[in-house]
Amino acid sequence: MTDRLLVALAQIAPVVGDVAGNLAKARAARAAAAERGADLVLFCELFLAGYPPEDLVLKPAFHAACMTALTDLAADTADGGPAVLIGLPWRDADGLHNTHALLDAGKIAALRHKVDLPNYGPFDEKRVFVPGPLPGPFEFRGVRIGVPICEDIWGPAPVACIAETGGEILLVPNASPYRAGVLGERFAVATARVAAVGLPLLYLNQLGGQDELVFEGASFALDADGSLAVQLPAFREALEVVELTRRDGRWRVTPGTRAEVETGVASDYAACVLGLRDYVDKNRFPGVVLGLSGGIDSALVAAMAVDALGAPRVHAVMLPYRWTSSDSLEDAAACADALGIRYDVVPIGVAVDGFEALLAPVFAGRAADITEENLQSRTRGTILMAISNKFGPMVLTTGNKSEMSVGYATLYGDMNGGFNPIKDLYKTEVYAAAAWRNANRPVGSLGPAGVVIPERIITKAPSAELRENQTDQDSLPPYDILDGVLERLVEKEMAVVDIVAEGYDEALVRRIERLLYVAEYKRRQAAPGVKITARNFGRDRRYPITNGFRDPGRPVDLPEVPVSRPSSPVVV
Ligand SMILES: Nc1ncnc2c1ncn2[C@@H]1O[C@H](COP(=O)(O)OP(=O)(O)OC[C@H]2O[C@@H]([n+]3cccc(C(=O)O)c3)[C@H](O)[C@@H]2O)[C@@H](O)[C@H]1O
Ligand SMILES: Nc1ncnc2c1ncn2[C@@H]1O[C@H](COP(=O)(O)OP(=O)(O)OP(=O)(O)O)[C@@H](O)[C@H]1O
Ligand SMILES: NC(=O)CC[C@H](N)C(=O)O
Repeated sequence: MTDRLLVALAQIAPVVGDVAGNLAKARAARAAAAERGADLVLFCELFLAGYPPEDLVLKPAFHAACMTALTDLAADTADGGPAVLIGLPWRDADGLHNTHALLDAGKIAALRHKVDLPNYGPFDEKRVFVPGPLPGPFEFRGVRIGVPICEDIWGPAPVACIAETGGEILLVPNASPYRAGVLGERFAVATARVAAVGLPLLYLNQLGGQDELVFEGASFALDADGSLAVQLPAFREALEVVELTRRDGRWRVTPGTRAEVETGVASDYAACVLGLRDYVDKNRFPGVVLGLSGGIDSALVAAMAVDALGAPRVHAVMLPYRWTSSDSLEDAAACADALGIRYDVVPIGVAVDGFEALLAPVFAGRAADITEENLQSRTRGTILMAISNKFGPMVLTTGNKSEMSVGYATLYGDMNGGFNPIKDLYKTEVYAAAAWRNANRPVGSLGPAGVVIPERIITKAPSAELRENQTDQDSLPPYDILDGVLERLVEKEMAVVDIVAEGYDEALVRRIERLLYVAEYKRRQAAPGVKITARNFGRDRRYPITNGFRDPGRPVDLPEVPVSRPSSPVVV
């Protein structure tokens, strides 16, 4: 029996589906942990598969690959080095489990299945996994270790069961995606569990972007008294060996590293950058290309792309038409210059005028309208896709959440593209992020310090420049008002009557509600983008496209529902 245990928290990034690559990363982390004398290395939830593996886990060949990797890794542990606690899908007579396996002395020494399968927000675990029984601890080198898996600590039962059955230490593997404010939520649930059972808790989170999700790491260790003993960084890989010692029969965590973790705008910005970098790199693109208009959205996206990938992998193209102002041309060039990226100017007049000439006989007798505006946007989209096809970079889209909410974007035009780092940032948050980036160079950034988004881009009135003297506010309310209403409709699902009671104009709220519902078809065809809020367009907010509902806009009393009751008791 030992009185000292060194547990390595391997906050590293798996790639969903790349079982061989994940196995190689696990081996490298174990070797590094061995050098630092660790007894045990903890990997995050479903590490060998990557999280979330979605329906991949239902594929027998994929499951077999995970099992082979597990047995190979188990064989490694015969070398007398650290044991391994690692996640994978595991099939037994009940079905497929979300499992963590203890590998020690060359063998699979213990298994723990996840009990509480999350099925809300971006999670769909009940679709592919069956729950395990309430877990007890397993014994490792004379210590009884409990392994509740991620959602298992968000309710009291699994941890209570571990404590009642003699658990002494909680090791919690997670795949908890980023959303604003999540750090506080995680601390609250983890400290509540520690307060209830008085056991130390080591919380290990996944790192990296996976499609729309970003896992920011920010793993930590709580001592048995609930105090924060160790904090790993967010948005970066880390391998931290945490010391636990037994004193007076009780396990305590030795205070260690206390990394500073980004909050507020800094953490939203870092999530956008990590999500973009991993999407581009994991899908093996050489770089990205985007239309740089001289406006704030594309300037911010360009800055994020340079921070994520480095200037040589970012290509900006200014695509002016007759409505493009000289300010826009100057601002786009200045932004590209500040970021140090390749910048081309490709005037689109010949193409747009060509389309208009082609269509003139068909459109005869019709006045110019939004059709001609959309032709400009679609011409730009076509040119960017051509550059993507010719040289290989992926096209970035630049629509913010305010625009995506109300459908202020052109299908097959500025919506063309593969990924959108600012999809879940409202326009007011785009301004905040741009100002923040000009004053801060993010940790780990591959971009320059200093002002990268010229001040005039932030201060001028936003305009799509699709007709003479156009501004966004010709079609939309001021963004602070639009975002206020959207936050209430989208994030809080508030009733129109309650939004109006907070001082918003009823006709405006109804108009925004209508635009929001009607634009669902566009959002379903939009590029994926980084999830920042608890309610992104994608997995979190799933609305029908065909939708006849409109909020009546007045208080609704739930009607009395007549319930027929059996006249005499039912005997079963
Ligand atoms: N439910 C539904 N299911 C499937 N398709 C549906 C549909 N409802 C309409 N449609 C189709 O959608 C098409 C209309 O959509 P679309 O062609 O995109 O055009 P539309 O939404 O009418 O216009 C584009 C809007 O985006 C604004 N814009 C454009 C470019 C840039 C920016 C910017 O600031 O970044 C803003 C522009 O000012 C305008 O308000 C039509 O073909 C229609 O048939
Ligand atoms: N003149 C242009 N040159 C290059 N790209 C453009 C141009 N105009 C529009 N785009 C592309 O289409 C996107 C939508 O642009 P638009 O200017 O119409 O509205 P926006 O949402 O205000 O964006 P931004 O703030 O970047 O201007 C831009 O972000 C940009 O990627
Ligand atoms: N993978 C999971 O079980 C995640 C669910 C959890 N509540 C979280 O976001 O942290």
